[in-house]
Amino acid sequence: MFIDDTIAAIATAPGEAGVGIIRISGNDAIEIANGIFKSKSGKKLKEADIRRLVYGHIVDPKTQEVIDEVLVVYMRAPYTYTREDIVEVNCHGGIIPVKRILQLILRMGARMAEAGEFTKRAFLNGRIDLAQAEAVMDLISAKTDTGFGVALDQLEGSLSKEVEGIRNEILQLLAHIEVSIDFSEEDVDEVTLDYLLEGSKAVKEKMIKLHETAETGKILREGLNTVIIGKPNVGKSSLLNALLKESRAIVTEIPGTTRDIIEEQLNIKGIPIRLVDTAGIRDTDDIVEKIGVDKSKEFFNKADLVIFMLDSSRELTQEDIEIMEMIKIKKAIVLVNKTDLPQILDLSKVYDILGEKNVIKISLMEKTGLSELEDTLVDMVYKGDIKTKDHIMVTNIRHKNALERAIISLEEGIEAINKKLAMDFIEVDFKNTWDYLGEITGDTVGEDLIDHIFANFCIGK
Ligand SMILES: Nc1nc2c(c(=O)[nH]1)N(C=O)[C@@H](CNc1ccc(C(=O)N[C@@H](CCC(=O)O)C(=O)O)cc1)CN2
Ligand SMILES: Nc1nc2c(ncn2[C@@H]2O[C@H](COP(=O)(O)OP(=O)(O)OP(=O)(O)O)[C@@H](O)[C@H]2O)c(=O)[nH]1
Ligand SMILES: [K+]
Repeated sequence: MFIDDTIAAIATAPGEAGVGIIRISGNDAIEIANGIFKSKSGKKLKEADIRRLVYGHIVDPKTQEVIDEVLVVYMRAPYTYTREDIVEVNCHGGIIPVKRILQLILRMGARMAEAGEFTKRAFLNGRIDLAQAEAVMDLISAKTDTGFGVALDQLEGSLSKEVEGIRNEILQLLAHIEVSIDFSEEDVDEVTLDYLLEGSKAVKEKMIKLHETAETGKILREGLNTVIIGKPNVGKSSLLNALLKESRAIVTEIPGTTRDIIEEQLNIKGIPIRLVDTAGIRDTDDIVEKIGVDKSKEFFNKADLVIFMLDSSRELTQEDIEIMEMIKIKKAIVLVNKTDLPQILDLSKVYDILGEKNVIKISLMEKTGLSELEDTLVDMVYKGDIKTKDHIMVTNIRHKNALERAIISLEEGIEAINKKLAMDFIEVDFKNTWDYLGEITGDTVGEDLIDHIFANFCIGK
């Protein structure tokens, strides 16, 4: 793949801001920049200016009109983000200067960058691998410090190193297999088979360990989809408000959610949580019936966690029991609220149906039990596994799927060894394992998949 055109895009978020940045990358970056930039001294950007901010103005070469007062920086290939020549124009923030400067750059011969194209070039030019490139996107969309930390470690190569380590072990086993294919006419000796078996089991262990991080990883990357459910008046809105107050970083309601369903983003001890209040479901009195039908069901089904609220100052109703039957198969926390009031609720029935689930008593009025709720959430996400704090973890579903296919192939290889099948058969399974792992780092993926991955990036990245 040979890249010969020069791309440009606005790198900063649109809107009023202190500074806006337009990035140009490619062979013509410096020529294009020199066509529109007038430094104070009148000199063109040159080698001595590399990686230094140079003061001047962007001037339309046709009309000599001054577009903005700027600082520009020239970074020379290959020591740049894309490994190509890059010029960045730092203009005043706000939509007018950035747009006009970009238009001028495009008029000078640059092409508008596609979504993620700068990072795609960094990947295609070999500065980072695919998992690292994907981590760039996760950095931008991270909602909590923990999520950001995991993505940053992934950008620095934590996952890639682990995967490459595993791949190298597979490669060693493959080398052994190939040697025995070349040298033995008859049956392979037991020593070789034992060696392969032991090696494969050890490497499979590693892969399974890595795979076990995927559930937590997905939550840190995408957030824990949580639904609060309970009869009217049990205290759902009060819970939402209490958690919002506790939450360190409150992210505003995300666009695209329907008006009648309240979705809030919370940060509970570093875990990003997407909390859906079943507000929209309570148009009718019968929550169970409502959930049976519309999009609330969708929310309910895709929830990673259900928080079921009960009012302990009232008796259990048929509706509560129906809700409990529904959440039996889900990961759920039972919140028994209003413990400050005279206790009427017969909890034994709750334990009968949901005995194995976490039951937490709280009073939102008196603000008791909230920290137990938070601790329970954290425990459920980390499953007591401190190792995930090393941040060597799988956060991306694409990586998880590839890892799963790799594990299956390896298991097939192990089975083939146990059955003492011909080495050629065993070799195929190990080769597949190696290939599937390579999909994570992008070593063994096709152009279509690469295009697809970067198409989901944002413009300017
Ligand atoms: N102005 C600006 N700020 C930015 C970026 C950018 O592109 N422009 N970045 C973009 O998202 C991030 C920084 N990431 C970067 C990653 C690599 C290189 C780079 O030039 N790497 C070279 C040389 C490294 C070195 O000097 O040692 C290399 O790896 O060869 C630059 C920025 C965040 N801040
Ligand atoms: N005594 C007491 N009252 C509470 C407690 N938590 C909530 N309430 C009260 O219970 C009432 C209902 O609380 P909400 O948070 O609106 O309940 P909800 O489940 O969202 O109600 P709907 O909007 O009808 O679904 C309010 O008057 C709250 O002040 C509690 O722990 N103790
Ligand atoms: K309410």
